[in-house]
Amino acid sequence: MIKLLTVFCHRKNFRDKMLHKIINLTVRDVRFPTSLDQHGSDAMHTDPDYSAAYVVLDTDSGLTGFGLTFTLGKGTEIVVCAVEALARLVVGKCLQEIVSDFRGFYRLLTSDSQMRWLGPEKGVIHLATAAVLNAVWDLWARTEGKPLWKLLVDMEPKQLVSCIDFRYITDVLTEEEALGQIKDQMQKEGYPAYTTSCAWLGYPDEQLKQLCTDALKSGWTRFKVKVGADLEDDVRRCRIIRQMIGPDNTLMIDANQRWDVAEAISWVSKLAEFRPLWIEEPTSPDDILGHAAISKALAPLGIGVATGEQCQNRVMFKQFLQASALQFVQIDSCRLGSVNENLAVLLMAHKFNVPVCPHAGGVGLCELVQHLILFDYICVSADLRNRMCEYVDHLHEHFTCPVVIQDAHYMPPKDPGYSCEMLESTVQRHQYPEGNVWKNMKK
Ligand SMILES: C[C@H](O)[C@@H](O)[C@@H](O)[C@H](O)C(=O)O
Ligand SMILES: [Mg+2]
Repeated sequence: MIKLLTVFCHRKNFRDKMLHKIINLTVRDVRFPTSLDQHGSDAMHTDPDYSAAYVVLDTDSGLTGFGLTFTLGKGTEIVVCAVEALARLVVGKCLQEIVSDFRGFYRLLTSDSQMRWLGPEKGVIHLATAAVLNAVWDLWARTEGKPLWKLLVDMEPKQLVSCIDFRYITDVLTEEEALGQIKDQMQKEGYPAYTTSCAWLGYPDEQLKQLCTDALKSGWTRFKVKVGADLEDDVRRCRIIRQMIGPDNTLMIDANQRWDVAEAISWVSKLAEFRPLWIEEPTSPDDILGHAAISKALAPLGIGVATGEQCQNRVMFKQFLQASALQFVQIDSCRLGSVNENLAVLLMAHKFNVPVCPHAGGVGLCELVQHLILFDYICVSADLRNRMCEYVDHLHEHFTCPVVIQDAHYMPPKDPGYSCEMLESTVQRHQYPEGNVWKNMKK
C-alpha cells in the first residue's frame, strides 16, 4: 500500500512538473575572443570568435532550461533576432503540451507559414530553431532528473520516433521502419573521441608539435589537421603529424569547403601518402553530387569523405546518403533542428550503414553532441568501428557541467539536462558588446 502510494505521489509530482509553463524566453549574444590566438582557424574561417546565441527558458515552477546555437562572432546578433521572432511560439506553452506532440511543436517552429520563408529549415532561422529546441530538450531532461542521453535511452521507441518530423524523408525512412531500428538498451561505456586541438590552420609548426606531443602523452590516438590554404604547407604539416603519431594512429584532414570538385580530388590525392581516413568538407556543403564525385575518385586511395557541420537539414543528409556522397556523417547539435532532427539523421545513417562521427568543438558543441552519440551507440548503431566523436579543448570551463574526457573517451554525463548551461559570470563577462571582455576591445 505504502509502495503504491509512493508510486502514485511520484507520478503526480512528475505530472505536475511536466505541467510547468514556460513563462519567459531570454536570448543573449555571448562571444569569446578565440581569434586572438587563432584557435578554431581553418582555410575558410581564418579568425573565428567562438560564440553562441544563448537561450534561457524560465518556467512558473522555477525550473529553467538552457540552450544554445554556435556561431563565429559577427552576425550572432542576427541569430538572436531570429530566436526572438520564435519566442512567441514557445512562451505560454507548458512542457507537457510540447512533448506530448513534439513532432507538431517542431513543425510549428519550422513551418510557421510566414517565417518559413526565411528558411525553410536552413540558415539563420534554423540555427535559431536549434537554440530554442535545445533549451526545450534541456528543460525536459532536467524535469525528469536525467542527463539528456538517458532520457532518450529510457524513452519508449514509439515516443522517441514521435519527436521526429518525417516530412520529406519517408522515401528512405518511415516511422514504422524507424521503430524497428531502435535497439534495446546496451551497457554504456566511454565513447571514443578524436582531437582537433593540435592543428588549427593558424598554429605555427612549433605549437603544432608541442600540442601533438602533449596529446599523445594524454592518450589521444586520432588527430585531425586543417588543410586547404596552401598545398606545400599541408604536405609539411601532415608529414610532421604523421611522423609524430606513427603509422598506426588515425589522421583526418579538414578543408572547410575550400575547393572546387576537381581541385579537391587532385589536392587530396597529393596528401594520400599520409593516409588520412577522411577528407572533411572538401567543397561546398550544398554540392551533393560534387561530394559523390570526390568520394568516388578518392575511394581507391582509401580516403573517405566526411561532411555535415554545415549540412542544412535532414533532407540534405538524406540525399548525401542516397548518392553515396559521404562515408562519414557528421551531425551537429546546433546546426540541425536540435535532437528531433538529429534523431532522423542518426536513423537514416544507420539504414545506409554509414558511421556517424559528430562535429563538435566550437563553444558547447562537445557538451551537447556527446548525448546524441551515446544514444546512437546504445540504441541505434551498437557499433564503434570507424566511429568517434570530435573533441576540441576550448571553453569547457565556462559550462556548469563540462564534458569529462578520460583517456581520449567521452565519459557519459551524469547531471540532469543537455549540458548547455553556462556560468552566469561567463555570460555576463562575454556578452557582446557590453560584457567586460568586449568593452575595452577594439573589434
Ligand atoms: C571555424 C571552426 O573552428 C571550424 O574550423 C571547425 O568547426 C571545424 O570545421 C571542425 O571540424 O572542428
Ligand atoms: Mg570541420
